[in-house]
Amino acid sequence: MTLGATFLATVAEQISLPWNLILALIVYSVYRVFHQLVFWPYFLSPLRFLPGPPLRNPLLGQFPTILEEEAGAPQRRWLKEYGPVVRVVGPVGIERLIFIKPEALQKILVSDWLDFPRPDFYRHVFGLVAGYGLLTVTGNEHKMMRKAMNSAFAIPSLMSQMDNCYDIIDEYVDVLNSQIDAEPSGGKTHIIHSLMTKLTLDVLCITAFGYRSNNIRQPGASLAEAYEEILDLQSGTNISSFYLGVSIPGVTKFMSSGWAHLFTPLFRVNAALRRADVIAQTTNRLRAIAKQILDERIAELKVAPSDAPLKKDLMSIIVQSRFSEKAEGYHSSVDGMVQHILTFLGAGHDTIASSLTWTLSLLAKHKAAQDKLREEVTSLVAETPRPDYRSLKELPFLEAVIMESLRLYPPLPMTIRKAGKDTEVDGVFVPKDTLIYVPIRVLNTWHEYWGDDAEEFRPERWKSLPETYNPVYSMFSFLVGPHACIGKTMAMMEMRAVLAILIAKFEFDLVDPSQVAIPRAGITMKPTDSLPLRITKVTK
Ligand code: HEM
Repeated sequence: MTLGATFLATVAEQISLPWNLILALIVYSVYRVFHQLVFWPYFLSPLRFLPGPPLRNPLLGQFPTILEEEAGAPQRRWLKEYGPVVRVVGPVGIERLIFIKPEALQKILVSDWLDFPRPDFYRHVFGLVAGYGLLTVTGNEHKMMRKAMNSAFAIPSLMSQMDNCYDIIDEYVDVLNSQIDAEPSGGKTHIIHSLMTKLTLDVLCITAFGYRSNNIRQPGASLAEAYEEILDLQSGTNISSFYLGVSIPGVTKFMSSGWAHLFTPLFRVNAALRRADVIAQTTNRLRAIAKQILDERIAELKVAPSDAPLKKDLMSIIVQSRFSEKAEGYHSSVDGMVQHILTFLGAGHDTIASSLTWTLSLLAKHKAAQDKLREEVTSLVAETPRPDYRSLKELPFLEAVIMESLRLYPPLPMTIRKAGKDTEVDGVFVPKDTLIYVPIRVLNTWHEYWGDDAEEFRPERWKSLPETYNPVYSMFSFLVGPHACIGKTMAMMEMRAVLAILIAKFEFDLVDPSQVAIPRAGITMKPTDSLPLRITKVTK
C-alpha cells in the first residue's frame, strides 16, 4: 500500500467511513476542478466557439491581462480584434461576454433589465463598501426604493443644498491658502486623490445628511481614511484576492455585520487574513458613523411637530421611509436605514472624487485648457463668489472639460450583469448565469463614435460632436436604464462648483512633467500613483 492510501485508510477508519467512499469523494473533487478549469471552458461550454482571446492560464484565465493593463484597454483591443461579441474566460474558468452594439446594450440594460441582474459577487462587492441598498437590490424592491429616493435628487432639492456645498469648498480654499503661505516655495504638493476624497465626503455628509465630517481638519480618525483603506483593497493587484474573498457565501454579510469586528485579534495572527482585519475594522467604523448620523436625525425628527410637511432631502427621505406614515410605498427597517446611508456615502463621494482627480490631472497636463477654463470661471466667480446652478451650467468650457474628463476616465470603467435565464443577445445564445461585462470606458472611447482622436483629451469636441456620436451609447459614464446613476445631477452640480472655485483661485501643475497617471483597474478608477500635484495661488 502506498503512503497516500495508508493515510486515507487511517482517516477513513478514524471517522468510521469506508475508505473507498473517501477515495470516491477525492476523485470527484479532482474531477470537478478539472471540469471547471479545463473540460468546461475548452471542450463543453456552448460559448466556446465565440470569438475571443485565448484562455491564457487555466486557473486565472485572462484576469492577469486585465490587471496588468489600463482599465478597459484589453477589452477595447479584444472588441476591435474579435468583433462586437467577445468571449473572455476569467478566473477559475468563469466565462463572460462583452457586447458593444447599442441594440445589445439596450436589451441588457433597458428593455429586459430584469432578466439581467447584477451578479451576486458584484452585489456583495458593492454591499461591503456601500451597504446593501439601492446599489444591490433589484426587481420590485428596487423600483419602490428608487421611486422613494428620486425626489432627493431633483434639481430644486439639490439647489437648496448649494450653500452648504460652498461652505465646505470655501473651507478647503482657506486651508489650501494657509498651507501654501506656510511653504517657502509658494506651492504645496498634495496627493490629489486623497484631497478630493476628503472634500467630496465633507460635501456629501453636509449636503445629504446634515452631518459635519470635518475630514480636512481631523486627519487620522477620519471617515475619508476609512474609505481610502477599504477602497484600496479592491483595486489594482488587491482586487483578485478581494473578489475571491467576497465570492465565499456569507463572507460579505459577515464582514459588514458588527460581528466581524469581534474577530479582529484572530485576523491579525496570519498575514493572509490581515485584509480581513482592515475590512472588519473599517466597515465597523463606517457603520458606527452611519448609525451616529441616523440617531442624530431621528432625535431631530422626534422633536419636530407631527404636522410638519415632509422634507425632501435625502436623509429625511431615508428616515421617513421608516417612521413616517405619510411615506408612500417603501418602508425600511432600522438596519435598512443604516445601509441606505452607507450606500449614498460610498457611491456619492468616491465617484466624484475619482472624477475630480482625473479632471485636475488632465488640466495639469494640458495647461492651455486650464488657462482657458480659468479665464471662463474667473469673471463669474469675481461677480458672484457662489455661482448658482444655472450660471455654472451655462459655462460652456467648464461643461466641456467635465464631460471630456468623464468620457476618458469614467469613475466606473465597467459594470457587470448576469443572464438571469437562458436568452439571446445580438444573435448569440447566452446561457443562464453567464456574466456580461458592460464596457463603459470602451464605449466612451470607441473610434466608431468619436473618431481617430477618441483617446485624446480635447474638450473642444463637445462644441461640435461628430455625426457618428450616439446620444445614449457614446457616453456611458452614468449608465442607462432603470439602474442608471441616481446621483448624476448631484455629481455634475458638485463638480462644476468645485472646479469653478478651485480653478479660479489656484493653479495645478504636475510635480514632474514626465508624470503619467495610469488608471488602475478596480471598482472605481484611480491613478496608480494617487497623483501628486503642485498647487499654487493664482496671482494674475
Ligand atoms: C461622477 C460621479 C458619478 C458617476 C460617474 C456615477 C456612475 C454610476 C454608474 C455607472 C452607476 C451604475 C452602476 C451599476 O449599475 O452597476 C451608478 C449607480 C448609482 N449611483 Fe452613481 N455615479 C456618480 C455619482 C453618484 C452620486 C453623487 C450618488 C449619490 C449621492 C450616486 C449614487 C448611485 C446609486 C445609488 C446608484 C444605483 C442606482 C440604481 O441601481 O438604481 N452616484 N452610478
